[in-house]
Amino acid sequence: MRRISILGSTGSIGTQTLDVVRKNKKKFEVVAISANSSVDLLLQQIKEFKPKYVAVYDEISALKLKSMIPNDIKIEVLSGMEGLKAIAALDEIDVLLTAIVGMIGLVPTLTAIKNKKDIALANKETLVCAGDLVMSEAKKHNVKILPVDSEHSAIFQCLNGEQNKEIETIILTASGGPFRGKTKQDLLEVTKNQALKHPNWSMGRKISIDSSTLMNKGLEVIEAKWLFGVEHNQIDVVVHPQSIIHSMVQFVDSSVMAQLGCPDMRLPIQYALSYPNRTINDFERLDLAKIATLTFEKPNLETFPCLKIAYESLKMGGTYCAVLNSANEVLVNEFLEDKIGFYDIPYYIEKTLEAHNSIENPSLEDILEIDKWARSFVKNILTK
Ligand SMILES: NC(=O)C1=CN([C@@H]2O[C@H](COP(=O)(O)OP(=O)(O)OC[C@H]3O[C@@H](n4cnc5c(N)ncnc54)[C@H](OP(=O)(O)O)[C@@H]3O)[C@@H](O)[C@H]2O)C=CC1
Ligand SMILES: CC(=O)[C@@H](O)[C@H](O)COP(=O)(O)O
Ligand SMILES: [Mn+2]
Repeated sequence: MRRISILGSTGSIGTQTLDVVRKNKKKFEVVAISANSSVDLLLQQIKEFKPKYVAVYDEISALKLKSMIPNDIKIEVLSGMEGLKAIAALDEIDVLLTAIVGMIGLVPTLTAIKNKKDIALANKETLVCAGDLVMSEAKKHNVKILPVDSEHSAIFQCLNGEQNKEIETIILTASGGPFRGKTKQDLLEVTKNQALKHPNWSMGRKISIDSSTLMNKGLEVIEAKWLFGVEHNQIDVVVHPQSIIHSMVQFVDSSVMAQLGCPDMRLPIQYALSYPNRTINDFERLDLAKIATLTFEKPNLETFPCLKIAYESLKMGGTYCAVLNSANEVLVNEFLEDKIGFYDIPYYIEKTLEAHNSIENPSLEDILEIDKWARSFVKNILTK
């Protein structure tokens, strides 16, 4: 039995994680759940999964949830960052599944690692802003970081225990997003509703916008560097619109391994929770004859400058990736609130990176400070 705590149980990954648990009650037990403010859904999840703890980041929502829980349900309601940290460090859990969105997941993830909990990691922003720190803490505490992101789960499965030194290139596949094949001119006036329409995956709003700008792939390049210990020039991106090959690894002897499957996040979630074993399931099986054609093309960096900016940030090192991530989080939010245009996202990210004084080997405190700086820098230039 794997005992799980979930950061972000009400989101796209969180609810799919609960579906995996629902289908495998003998293998998985949910001990704690959490969200920012979705109390109605949390209450439903409490009634179905009977966790011992719930953490609600927003204090008012936590009070609201407390008042909604029937007297016959015994559960501890926690709140704020302390609540998230508490459910990440529980004695009663084996693994923390991080399905929270944004770099707010960093501190609870580090707390879990320090308490020797394995991490099933969907929250890529954590590695983008503090990959070095997170991976070295995981090594120090002998903790596994099990990728949930579909591409990284694919690479992890392709590696199957092979040493990093045997990797020549990691080939990350990208769907190309809703604007594949468009020019910059075509996208100048694009709206958030158009950007939110991902061709293959149903995901949360932030990652959907990231997929539309190809920043998601940029964040995934950085995530791959830290998870698999490779250099930036060992990671390639290829656009594969069908999202059937989830990623590939080319080894030093030119052999290429790929992992394929129908686009369904429950598979990488289940794999991370079952590792090193596999769990039988009823998920849709791949019908290659029906799919018939798998295609590949180069990403267009003129139409999608975010991917190029992410590579450059990774190459520059220091704290540039943390700044890239924080600026992107603010700008995606502004775009979702109709306050800025599609190309303002890369434009203001570049302005923020240009103004940044990078720090080598940053501590957690440095990263949190830089996050604050980047957010206020972007907000200031937007109000000018
Ligand atoms: N969706 C997908 O298919 C994939 C997602 N990922 C990654 O997984 C992560 C989650 O994505 P996704 O599930 O799509 O996102 P969603 O927006 O659907 O869900 C986000 C979850 O995080 C919670 N949350 C947000 N802010 C806070 C906070 N301050 N404190 C506590 N909880 C908070 C939300 O709670 P509330 O409901 O209250 O707002 C919600 O439960 C992201 O990092 C994303 O990049 C990676 C690969 C695929
Ligand atoms: C399902 C998943 O892992 C997402 O990160 C997905 O990869 C988004 O698709 P693209 O970024 O390739 O459009
Ligand atoms: Mn992905």
